[in-house]
Amino acid sequence: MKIGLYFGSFNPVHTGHMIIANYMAYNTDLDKVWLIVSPHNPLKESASLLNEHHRLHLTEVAVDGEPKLRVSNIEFSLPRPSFTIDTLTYLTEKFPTQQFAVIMGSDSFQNIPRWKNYRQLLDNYEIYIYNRSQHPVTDTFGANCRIVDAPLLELSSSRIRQLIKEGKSARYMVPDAVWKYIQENNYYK
Ligand SMILES: Nc1ncnc2c1ncn2[C@@H]1O[C@H](COP(=O)(O)OP(=O)(O)OP(=O)(O)O)[C@@H](O)[C@H]1O
Ligand SMILES: O=C(O)c1ccc[n+]([C@@H]2O[C@H](COP(=O)([O-])O)[C@@H](O)[C@H]2O)c1
Repeated sequence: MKIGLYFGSFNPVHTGHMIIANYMAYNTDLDKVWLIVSPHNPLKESASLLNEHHRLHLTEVAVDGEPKLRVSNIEFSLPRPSFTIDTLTYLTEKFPTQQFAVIMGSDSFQNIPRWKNYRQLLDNYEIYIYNRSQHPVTDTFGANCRIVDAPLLELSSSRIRQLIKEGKSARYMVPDAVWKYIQENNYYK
């Protein structure tokens, strides 16, 4: 089975993420997509992060009932910050019969030379890149990659956090059940 891994802080997961995950699952040769909730992205500040268990739960609520999508907390038990190559190495050892690929936006991909052991990552794992506006893929760094033309929403978790902080509605920017859960628990206020 070929599994696409979609890494993120998911702080919170939003509809833009869900469109990508589902599109990749149904429009490529990937059999499944796992959303890997990263406790701490090495290139991001951790101050604004909602507790990782809450972020995990919100992401589980988002994929609920979708057979091709799964959420993983595998990085919760690995050293912090969460380096993607370490997670890939761990997963490959743990599930030797599965084939893992990485899903990422063209913005993240252009930053890949800043990632830990990025050569090892690109030499061993296929990358599924979706185009994000203003970030065309200008260099593939010798990666085994394919570019997928997925539908995009101009949304970000930071924008959603900001709206909630200002007391404004971010309804429809996240799946309905996620919005309900955020409100019930007063997250990001
Ligand atoms: N609207 C979007 N459409 C497609 N991909 C997205 C979108 N927003 C983020 N991504 C990508 O999803 C992955 C996980 O994103 P992440 O959890 O960091 O969310 P984010 O919205 O970029 O967060 P923040 O605004 O807090 O930086 C990253 O590869 C990121 O580039
Ligand atoms: O491994 C690295 O060096 C590395 C550097 C930056 C980001 N990542 C991972 O990439 C995922 C998405 O990151 P970003 O910056 O696109 O939001 C997140 O899960 C991070 O842990 C990984």
